[in-house]
Amino acid sequence: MRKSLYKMIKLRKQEQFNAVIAEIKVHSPKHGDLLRGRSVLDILRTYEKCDVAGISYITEKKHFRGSFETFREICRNTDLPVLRKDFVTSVDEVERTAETEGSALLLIARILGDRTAELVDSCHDHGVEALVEVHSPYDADIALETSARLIGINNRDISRLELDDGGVEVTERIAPLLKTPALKVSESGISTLDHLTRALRHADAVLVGTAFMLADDMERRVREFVGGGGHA
Ligand SMILES: O=C(O)c1ccccc1NCC(=O)[C@H](O)[C@H](O)COP(=O)(O)O
Repeated sequence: MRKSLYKMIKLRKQEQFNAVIAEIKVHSPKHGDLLRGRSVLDILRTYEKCDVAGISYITEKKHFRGSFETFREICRNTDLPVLRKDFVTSVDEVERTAETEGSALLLIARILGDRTAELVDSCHDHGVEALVEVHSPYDADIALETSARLIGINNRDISRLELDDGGVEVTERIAPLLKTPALKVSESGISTLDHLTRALRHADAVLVGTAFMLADDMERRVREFVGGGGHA
């Protein structure tokens, strides 16, 4: 049974955890190798221990050294919802994702434009949640025209391949335009607890990769971001 990222974000919030989607990020254009001798499953197990709401993995090969097979392996090895991030432009890629146990698929409004709604509907027809990603007011208008229940706000300009600075100013600017019951996810460039606090003033969840992958003590850092939860 495919796990729902939407439901896990809601559940984590009800439990008074911060809803954190933790990315297993193997490589970045800015920092290079991020695994640093660890296995993908090592990272997955650490994230699982920290009560994250879900897992993100980039399958894009050229800039992020991702692989679809690794995505499939992650999905097979966790009960958490897994989001596939890539530059998806076709129904074929939706179908390919649906054949795995992956839960959600990134659809980038800036790339898809007026085809965004069509691919969102295709995701839903195949039992996959769509996370429509925006970076501008124009993108936000596109996202609002779709049936997506998850909208990601990318704090970085993806065309700059992470050479822009981090921070959450884009979330602070764009989130108020998204007048919708869809859940909002602040993505990218979140590296401090101040970024986290500011992002969660406007979003329901955050998506974090680099800050966790580069942490000296990953488990400690992830737990700081997830927070104490409602448990004693
Ligand atoms: O965000 C995108 O649109 C995207 C699409 C395809 C490959 C990579 C993409 N962006 C990079 C990421 O997804 C980030 O790794 C992720 O948002 C985490 O960001 P950070 O915490 O700054 O590593």
